[in-house]
Amino acid sequence: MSALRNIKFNEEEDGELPVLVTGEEDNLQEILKNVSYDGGNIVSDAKVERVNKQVDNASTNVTDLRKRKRIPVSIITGYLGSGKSTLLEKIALKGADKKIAVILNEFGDSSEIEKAMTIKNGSSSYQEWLDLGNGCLCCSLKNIGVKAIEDMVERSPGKIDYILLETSGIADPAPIAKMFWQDEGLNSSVYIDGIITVLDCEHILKCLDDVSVDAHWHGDKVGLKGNLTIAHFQLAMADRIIMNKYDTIEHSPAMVKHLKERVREVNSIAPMFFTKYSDTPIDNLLDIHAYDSIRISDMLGSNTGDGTIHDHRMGTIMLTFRPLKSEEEYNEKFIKQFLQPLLWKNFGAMAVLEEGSQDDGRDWEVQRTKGLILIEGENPILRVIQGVRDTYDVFPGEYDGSNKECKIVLIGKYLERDSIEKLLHKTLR
Ligand SMILES: Nc1nc2c(ncn2[C@@H]2O[C@H](COP(=O)(O)OP(=O)(O)OP(=O)(O)O)[C@@H](O)[C@H]2O)c(=O)[nH]1
Ligand SMILES: [Zn+2]
Repeated sequence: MSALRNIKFNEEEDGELPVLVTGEEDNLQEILKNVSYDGGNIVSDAKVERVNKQVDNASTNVTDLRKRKRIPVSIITGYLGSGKSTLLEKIALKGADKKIAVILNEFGDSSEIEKAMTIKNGSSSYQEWLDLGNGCLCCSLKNIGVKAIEDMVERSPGKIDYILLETSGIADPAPIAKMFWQDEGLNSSVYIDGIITVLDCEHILKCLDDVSVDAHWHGDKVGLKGNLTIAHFQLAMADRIIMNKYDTIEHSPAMVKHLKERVREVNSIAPMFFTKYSDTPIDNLLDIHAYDSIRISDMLGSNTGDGTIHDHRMGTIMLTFRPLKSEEEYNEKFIKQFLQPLLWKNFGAMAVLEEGSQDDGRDWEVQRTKGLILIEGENPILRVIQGVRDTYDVFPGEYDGSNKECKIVLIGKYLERDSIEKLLHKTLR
């Protein structure tokens, strides 16, 4: 070890210099056992030990240095409405000492609504918002995604300690993870710390059982192996599993046990944390270095070729419409004659939908709703609607005069824009 080369002999430290060994001694082995030497220098074990440590530290510093320069990315995935954004908020609030950049990759341009919801907590700890807008990062937008992330990192040298990337609820995380690893440029400035999958305890079984007979791989059309859904892929790729919405199943130990078994069928190793509103210690999630030991290619290679799973039944509809005139129009018309019939399907004025092709026997279903509803008047009111399948919540939004119209994003299966638009116009005419 070259570092030992220039070590000088020093009596206090290395002990007495043994008398010149003639080789005739009868306890020769004994003498030789107690000294170590390297290329003629005779030094004590203590010194060898110490120098080895120095050499090790020097090499870890180099790795640390390399790593220090590179920014960790946690990919947050999970099916529609599972609680990813809620988790982002919790991490941003708890990790206030970290300068966190958030990357949103939402289907349909719901990120504006997304921001309205997140900023509602006034959590200014987000340094950067980078929304990759329409479309799915795991597909054709790959290079834009890489470019946007690289620019963000370049643009704020030293200003970002951590990147959280929230994928859209119907994206397969594997190709996104691969993007970070395969792209030389990105691979130098950021590294994947781990994939965190947020699971909705209330709805996950519906997702896992909702297999589409002919979902296809993006590009070449192959039948799904083993009848998998997007939810399976999001679970399979997890390094940490957040079993969120625990409040909806905590009263049933049998359900908790059943859910654990179903999840372990798909992912038998990732640590699992039951949470309410995605609340869990930050150490469970960040700086987990899930990929330091294994090469991502081995991890991802087994999962996907170059394709990515797409469930063609899924689609996004984004409608913008005039502000509502009053509370009464909001409640009696928009909520009771548009939103509820849509989310609860067999409720209220379904006539319009039945007129159209919507009821052609296919099981259409709204799985995710996000809305920004403006009620005009003396003091305009902005309301944020958050729905997951048939449950929805309404939160107060922050009206700052920039919103001039209402916006709603619907993500789900077999949704037909015309029928839904017709229902909306009939309701608000
Ligand atoms: N009951 C209950 N509701 C929750 C919990 N966590 C989140 N929610 C609600 O579930 C809805 C969806 O939460 P989000 O954090 O927006 O989910 P998301 O995964 O970001 O949704 P997308 O990005 O659209 O896929 C919101 O109305 C949340 O308030 C929970 O633990 N229990
Ligand atoms: Zn895609």
